[in-house]
Amino acid sequence: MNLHQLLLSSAIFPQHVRNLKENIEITGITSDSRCVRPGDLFIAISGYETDGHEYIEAALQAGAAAVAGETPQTELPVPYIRLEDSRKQMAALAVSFYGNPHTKHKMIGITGTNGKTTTAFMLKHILECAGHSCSLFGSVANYINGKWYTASNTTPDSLELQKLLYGSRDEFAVMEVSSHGISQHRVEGVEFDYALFTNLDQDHLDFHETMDEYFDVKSKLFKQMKKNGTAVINTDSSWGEKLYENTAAAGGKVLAFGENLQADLILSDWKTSDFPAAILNESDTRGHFMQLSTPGLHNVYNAGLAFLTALEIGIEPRVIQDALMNFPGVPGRNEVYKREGRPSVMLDYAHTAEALYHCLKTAKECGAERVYHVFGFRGGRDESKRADMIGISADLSDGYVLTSDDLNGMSDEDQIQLLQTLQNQYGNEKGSIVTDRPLAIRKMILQASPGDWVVVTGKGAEAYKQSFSLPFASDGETIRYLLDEDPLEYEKTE
Ligand SMILES: CC(=O)N[C@H]1[C@@H](OP(=O)(O)OP(=O)(O)OC[C@H]2O[C@@H](n3ccc(=O)[nH]c3=O)[C@H](O)[C@@H]2O)O[C@H](CO)[C@@H](O)[C@@H]1O[C@H](C)C(=O)N[C@@H](C)C(=O)N[C@H](CCC(=O)O)C(=O)O
Ligand SMILES: Nc1ncnc2c1ncn2[C@@H]1O[C@H](COP(=O)(O)OP(=O)(O)OP(=O)(O)O)[C@@H](O)[C@H]1O
Repeated sequence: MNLHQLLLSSAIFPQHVRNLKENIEITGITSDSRCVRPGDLFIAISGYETDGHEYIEAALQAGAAAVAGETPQTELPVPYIRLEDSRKQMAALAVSFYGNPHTKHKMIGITGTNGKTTTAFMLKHILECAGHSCSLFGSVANYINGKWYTASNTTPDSLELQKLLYGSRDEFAVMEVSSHGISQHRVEGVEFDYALFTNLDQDHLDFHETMDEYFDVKSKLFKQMKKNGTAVINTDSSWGEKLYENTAAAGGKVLAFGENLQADLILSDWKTSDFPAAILNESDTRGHFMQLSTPGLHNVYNAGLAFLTALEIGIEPRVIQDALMNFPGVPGRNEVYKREGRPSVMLDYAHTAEALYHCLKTAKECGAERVYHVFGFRGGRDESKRADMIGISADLSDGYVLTSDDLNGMSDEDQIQLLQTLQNQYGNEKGSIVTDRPLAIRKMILQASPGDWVVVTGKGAEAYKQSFSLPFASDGETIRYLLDEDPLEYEKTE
C-alpha cells in the first residue's frame, strides 16, 4: 500500500511527515525491529520495558522503508512520521492497512475480570453447533479458520489482531478484551456487534489505580459497538448494574442477564453439582432448562451470558441447550481428574479472591469431603489482592499449601520471603509453604483421602516458566503423573 494513501486513510496527515517521497510502497507494518522485513513501516513504541525508538537504526538496517515514532528524528534516510501516540495511531494504521477487517465478521468482545475465556469458549461452541464458523482470540490460544495458534496476550496487539482478522474467513470472531488491551489501544478501531460483561473483581490494581478506573477502562468496550450493536451484561453486581445504566443512557441496545426479575434473561432455580442446572426465563415469555457439563455456579453465569447472546443472534434454544450440555470445557479451567481410589484433583486458573471462592465452593458442591488447596502469587502483579486470596483459602479449605507461581523477575529468596510474610499476616494453622510447585501438589495429594478434592490454582494449562524437582512442564502433567505413576510412598516429602 502506498504510504501516502495509508496515512490519509488512517487520518494521519502528511504535514506530520518528514521526507515523504511519493510512491513509497509499504508492504508490512511492525513495531518490533527484530521482525522488520524490507518494505516495512517500523513503528517505534516507548514501552514498559524498553524504548522502541532505540531500535530505529536496527529497523533501517533490516530494510524498513519508513519509520514512525513520537520523538524528533532528523537524519533518517527514509520518511519519518512523527506521531502523537504511537500505540494509539498504530491501531489506526493497522486497521487501514488490513482494510477494516472487523467489518467482514460478526464481532463479539467479552470483558470482565473472571469468566472471559470460559464464556468465549462456550459461545464459540454454541455458534459451531449452530453451523457457524468462528474465530476465537484469548488467553488460552487463538483459533482461526479451523486451526489453533499460540497466543502471546489475552488480547493481541492492534497489528496482530488486524492481521488475524484479515486472515480469518470465519463468519464470527469472539474475542476476550482485557483491560490492558483496552488501555493499550489494542482493539482501537474495532467495532463490535456484541459486547459482553461478565463481572468485576479486584485485580490488576498494579496497572489501574482504583477499581473505578479499572471499571472505566472496561466500560470503553461498550462505546465501541456497531450502530446496531448489542451489549449483554451480567447485572448481578453493582458494577454490572452501573454499566447497564450507563450503556442504556448512551442510547445503546442493552440486555441484562441475572437473578434480577427485570433482567431480559432471568436466572432461577439453579443447582450446582458436577453438572449444574438452572432455569432461564425470557422475561415472562419463554423459559429454558439449562444443564452444564462444567461444574460451578460461576459457570452457570458464564453459560447464561452465552445463552442470552446466542438467543439474540437468533440461535434456536434447543441448539444452545444441547451445545452447553456437550461443552467439552476449557483447558486448565475447572479441569477435574478422577481416579478410582484416589482424591479428585481440580486444575484451575483462578487468580483473584472471587475466582478462588468459586473454585473451592465448587469442589465442595461436587461432593468433596475435605478440600485441599495449592496456590501462589505471580511476581510483578497486583499485590493488593493477595491478603484476600489467602483469607478465602484459609476459610474455605481444610488445608492449603502456598507455593510458587510465575516469578516475573522476582528472586527465589524474595518469593520465599513473600510467602512467609503473607502466611504470617493473613494465613492460619491450616497453611504451610512448599515452594517447589510439584512437591506442593504432591504433598496435598498424599494428605488427601479418596473422597477429598485437591484444588490446584493459578497456572491452569500454562507451561511452567521455571524448572522444579519433578521434570514436568505444567500442572496438568504433574497431576497426571502423581495420580497415575507416582510410587506414592506415603511419607512426608518436605
Ligand atoms: C506490561 C505490558 O502490558 N506489556 C505489553 C506491551 O509491551 P511493550 O510494548 O511495553 O514492550 P517493551 O518490551 O517495552 O518494548 C517496547 C517496544 O520496543 C520494541 N522492541 C524491543 C526490543 C527490540 O530489540 N526491538 C524492538 O523493536 C518492542 O517490539 C516494542 O514495540 O505491549 C506488548 C504488545 O501489545 C504486549 O505484548 C506486552 O504484554 C506483556 C507481554 C504482558 O505480559 N502483558 C500483560 C500485563 C497483559 O497485557 N495481560 C493482559 C491480560 C490480563 C488479564 O486479564 O489477565 C493481556 O491482554 O494479555
Ligand atoms: N463468572 C465467573 N465468576 C467468578 N469466577 C469465575 C467466573 N468464571 C470463571 N471464574 C474463575 O476464574 C478462573 C478464570 O476463568 P476464565 O479463564 O474463564 O476467566 P478470564 O476472565 O479469561 O481470566 P484471565 O483473564 O485471567 O484469563 C476460572 O478458572 C474460575 O476459577
